[in-house]
Amino acid sequence: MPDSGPLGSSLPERRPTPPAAVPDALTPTVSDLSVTPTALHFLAALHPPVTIPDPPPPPTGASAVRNTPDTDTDAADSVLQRILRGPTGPGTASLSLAGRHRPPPPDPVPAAQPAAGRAVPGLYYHPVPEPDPVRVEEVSRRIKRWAEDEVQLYPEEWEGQFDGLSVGRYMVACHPDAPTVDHLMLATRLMVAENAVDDCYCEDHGGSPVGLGGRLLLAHTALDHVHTTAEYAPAWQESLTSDAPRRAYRSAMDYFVRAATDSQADRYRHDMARLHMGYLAEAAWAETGHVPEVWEYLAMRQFNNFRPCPTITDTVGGYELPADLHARPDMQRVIALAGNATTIVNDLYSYTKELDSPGRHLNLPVVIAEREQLSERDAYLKAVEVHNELQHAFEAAAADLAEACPLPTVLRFLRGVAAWVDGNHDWHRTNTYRYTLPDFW
Ligand SMILES: CC(C)=CCC/C(C)=C(\C)COP(=O)(O)OP(=O)(O)O
Ligand SMILES: [Mg+2]
Repeated sequence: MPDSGPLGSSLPERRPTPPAAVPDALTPTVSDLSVTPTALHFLAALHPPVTIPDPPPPPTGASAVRNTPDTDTDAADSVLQRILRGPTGPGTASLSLAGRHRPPPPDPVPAAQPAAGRAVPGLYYHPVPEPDPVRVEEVSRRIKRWAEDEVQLYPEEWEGQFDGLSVGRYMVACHPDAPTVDHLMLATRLMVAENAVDDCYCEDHGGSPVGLGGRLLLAHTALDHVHTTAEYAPAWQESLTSDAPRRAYRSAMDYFVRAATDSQADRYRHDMARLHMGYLAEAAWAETGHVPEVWEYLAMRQFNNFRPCPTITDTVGGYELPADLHARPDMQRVIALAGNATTIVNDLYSYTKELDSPGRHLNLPVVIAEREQLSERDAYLKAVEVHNELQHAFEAAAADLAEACPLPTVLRFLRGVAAWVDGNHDWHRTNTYRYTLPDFW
């Protein structure tokens, strides 16, 4: 077996053969695999310049750690530049893309009034434009109606926490290419349902590791239906209305299935099975008080992960990444790295919230501190570095794939995943209702 390197196999076991282009509703059919101007627009538009004023300076000793919003772009730029340059070596001069189709520089996005919230110092991330306030308001209005009237999600006293999720802002920031608010609602309902299951089954709204497997499996049947005998089917049907997490999963999935293709719905089911497996590993360790090694924690967190959210970017965008392209090992690597970077962002922003919660809540800084005998501060700073390496690896893998398979649908999907990663960071940064940074700088 060849050495797979520190971030897992960067080369697929077999060299993927780019499948024939499959047309979708929004992109033209392409009959060859040459890099198109679309590819160049993908690269140019991946992170349009956004001006966000610097946050107030940290109170003390910050000189050693700098914020790196889009300034630490050397690694990503070199990869992107490599694609723009095209092949090098004897006889390849005419293949260079940089001279032929230099993309116009994207218009700078004017900064709207920036929302409050400071980024983790030293974190490598890309700022996003302020999400469209009209869309945010409409999604927020509709999701509350759905939560209260269609699925009876929460008792009155939890309304403040529901509002504090700011899920409208979250989903508008993560899906800038959604054609309509109806499309955004597909992602928003699923996000709320996923949070309901996590809160009510796993965490602090009545959740517990004890008995979690049974609860999760039965909730999973709202996504992946039971096919059983006439005698037992009604009881299963009835069970889907019996608690808020199941009502939410069932309704959100019904809407999603109506909008998605069969393979998109199946992709989502698979990603949710992965998520539930991750919840179970976390719960098993919590039950026995086991603190995993750092690599084991990262493996668990690859499953207990935001992955099901960016992977619906095509459904929310109103197009389909065909199953064969989604299944390519290099696409799977991009998706895994994106999910891992976004999830470690959560570990960093939710660190103090989780320290304050009852019992020991595992997150990357906590596991590094315990397993590598570091102070809380040094462990946290190391976790920032782990995140940054994952984020750079995601960007490099996405750029490699864009070069290897520059089909319009692939490029749009990659752009959608990258937008989700950036929007997710922005939501964590600005959600000061849920998250507060530790006092390490
Ligand atoms: C939205 C979704 C698919 C969530 C699944 C996994 C999950 C709950 C996270 C990645 C967030 O982690 P965590 O449970 O630590 O959330 P908070 O820190 O409590 O916000
Ligand atoms: Mg967390």
